[in-house]
Amino acid sequence: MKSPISDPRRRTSSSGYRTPDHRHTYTSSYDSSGASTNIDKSNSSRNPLAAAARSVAAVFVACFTPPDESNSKSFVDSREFKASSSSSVASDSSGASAQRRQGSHRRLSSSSYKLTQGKEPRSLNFTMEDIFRATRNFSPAYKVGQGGFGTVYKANLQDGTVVAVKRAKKSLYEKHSASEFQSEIQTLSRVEHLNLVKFYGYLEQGDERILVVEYVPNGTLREHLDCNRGNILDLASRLDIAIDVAHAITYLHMYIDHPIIHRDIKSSNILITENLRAKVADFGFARQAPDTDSGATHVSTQVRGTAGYLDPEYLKTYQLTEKSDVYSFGVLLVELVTGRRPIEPKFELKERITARWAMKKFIDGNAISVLDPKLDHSAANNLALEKILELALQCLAPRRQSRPSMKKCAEILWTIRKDYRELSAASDFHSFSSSSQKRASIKE
Ligand SMILES: Nc1ncnc2c1ncn2[C@@H]1O[C@H](COP(=O)(O)OP(=O)(O)OP(=O)(O)O)[C@@H](O)[C@H]1O
Repeated sequence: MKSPISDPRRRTSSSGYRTPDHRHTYTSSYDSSGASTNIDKSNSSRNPLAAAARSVAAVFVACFTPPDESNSKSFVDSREFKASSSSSVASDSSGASAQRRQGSHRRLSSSSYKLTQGKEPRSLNFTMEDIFRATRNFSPAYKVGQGGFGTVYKANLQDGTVVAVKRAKKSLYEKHSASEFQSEIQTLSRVEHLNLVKFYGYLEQGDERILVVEYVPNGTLREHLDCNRGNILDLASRLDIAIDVAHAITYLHMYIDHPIIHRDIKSSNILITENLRAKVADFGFARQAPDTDSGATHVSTQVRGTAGYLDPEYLKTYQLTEKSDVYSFGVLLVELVTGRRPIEPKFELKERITARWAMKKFIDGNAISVLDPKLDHSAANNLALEKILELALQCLAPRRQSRPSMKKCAEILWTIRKDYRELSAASDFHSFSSSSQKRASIKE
């Protein structure tokens, strides 16, 4: 049977390749215009109604959260594609459009910007002096990461807030990243959600481009799956993380004015808190979703994202919709249950594209064989694995119309988690009572 997952390697001839460590270094032969349709919200950034609008948004988010909610960067061969086309909005009257319109009534109708809540820095605009002081002159001792964008430092602001300072590589900024930096600022300043990295401010001065965001202390999801952070991430935590990510993306797609498509959902962009909950980061590729109210169903734009996570339909047609994030989320689900990277070049050919390999096993009735070997085959794990792969299969549908919305994904995951908890509790009870019985019979 032909796998529904297409092979990202085959796409390389028509798109640019970039290694993850040199995210901004390559522009493909398609990148002729470099045209950008980044979100333009500059006029509304000081809107006095912002605080009220954001509070309403927070209520929506709270309503969306289920009642039982508690509250590494090393792709072996991960490469990014970058090709371009015109930045136009096209229209049709497909089912996808209708579906998005259904959701659009829940969107807020105010441009909303709010940057202060709780213990947060006073100012959106930082000075170079603030940044130097906070990072001790970009001391290597404060460095916590290095990505395609630049170097990331843990820093202390004067008011005691611990933040992450992301300093763009100068050479990259000059060449390719101007619009990416602007896009990240504009997106970050519009969003506020428990499962998104919080934006504190930025600095643009001379050739310095700096972002100040919430510091998330426990590494990336990829690092946890690789066990680079100590303990093995159990399936319960993986399910919580999947739900957190689903909430974050649902919020971006549905609960803000001018919905946003993230375009780079991947395990190294999911930051993990001390309580093993997830925060989605890195909005460098994010862009505004099509305006469904005016009948648009997709945005035609250059392809951006990371190999292995890229929606094949977007790659082929340059038509971007929220469903491209759903596809990437499907890849992430497979990654969560198998522990493998989306592309594993060292494995034999039929196992190299993880999602394709796992989906084939699932369709053949052998889902259990793809479970991350670090996890045990308990009844609860096995059942959750099957259910998660079933959802992943839907997310990875070749045609975007067949993929569920992110909201639907979250709802399905809630059910999977509920069943998982019940089955785990029942098994715990069973093993407790049988060991008690054994002890009792030994005494007799
Ligand atoms: N807000 C943050 N809090 C704590 N650590 C962070 C934060 N943001 C990034 N990091 C760390 O810095 C590393 C690099 O992050 P960055 O976002 O620059 O790049 P990336 O997303 O890993 O790579 P790319 O930009 O190529 O996708 C991350 O892998 C993570 O370990």
